Amino acid sequence: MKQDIERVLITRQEIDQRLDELAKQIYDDIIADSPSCPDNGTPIIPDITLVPILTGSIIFVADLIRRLPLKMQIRVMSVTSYPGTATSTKGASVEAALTRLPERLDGHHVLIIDDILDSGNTLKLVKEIIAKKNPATLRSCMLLRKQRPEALAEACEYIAFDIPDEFVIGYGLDYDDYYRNLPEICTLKPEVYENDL
Ligand SMILES: O=P(O)(O)OC[C@H]1O[C@H](OP(=O)(O)OP(=O)(O)O)[C@H](O)[C@@H]1O
Ligand SMILES: Nc1nc2[nH]cnc2c(=O)[nH]1
Repeated sequence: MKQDIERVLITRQEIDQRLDELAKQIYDDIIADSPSCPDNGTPIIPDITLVPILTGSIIFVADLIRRLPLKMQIRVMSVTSYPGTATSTKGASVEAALTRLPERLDGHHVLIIDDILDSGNTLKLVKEIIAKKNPATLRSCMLLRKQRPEALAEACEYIAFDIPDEFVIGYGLDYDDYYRNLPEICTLKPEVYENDL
């Protein structure tokens, strides 16, 4: 596996440090939004629902939720736009069989979690679907955002890292479903995917 890596963009240490900051920011915003108990002034935390997008978000969400000491539900969605060896979007579509969204989300504070914001198709589709379920608030949190106009144009409240417009793997991100278990975020050697283009 290591021989396929071109270079490491973000190290495990950098991810850990940034996740500490990001989780604190998310937690502080949720507390700031919460009404206070009239008796003792402590915040009354409303219903929090996290929506991780399968499969790429699995490592990120596992690390992030353990930094968020909040009562929360986790409702996964499965969306595919880069099937197999694709390195450009083929259009986002929901896999209903692997999606666990409730009928309604009235009163819930929803946070969408994904690994990368690239063309923006996935986030746009997920937001549209969740918005129809009437959540109290709807926010998004991405591990990575590519520096390209389509990604920058899609509103997203929390971004861990902005990265160059290159195909990346590791820490949940795949090429042909491989490399998700790499602990760092890396680029692939062009010869690995050149034959599939
Ligand atoms: O902004 P976009 O261009 O829509 O790209 C972002 C999406 O692409 C990847 O999903 P993919 O379809 O590869 O599925 P996976 O998570 O199962 O790898 C990634 O996990 C994001 O969900
Ligand atoms: N693995 C991977 N999936 C993506 N989906 C959208 N962009 C990317 C990317 O750069 N790498």
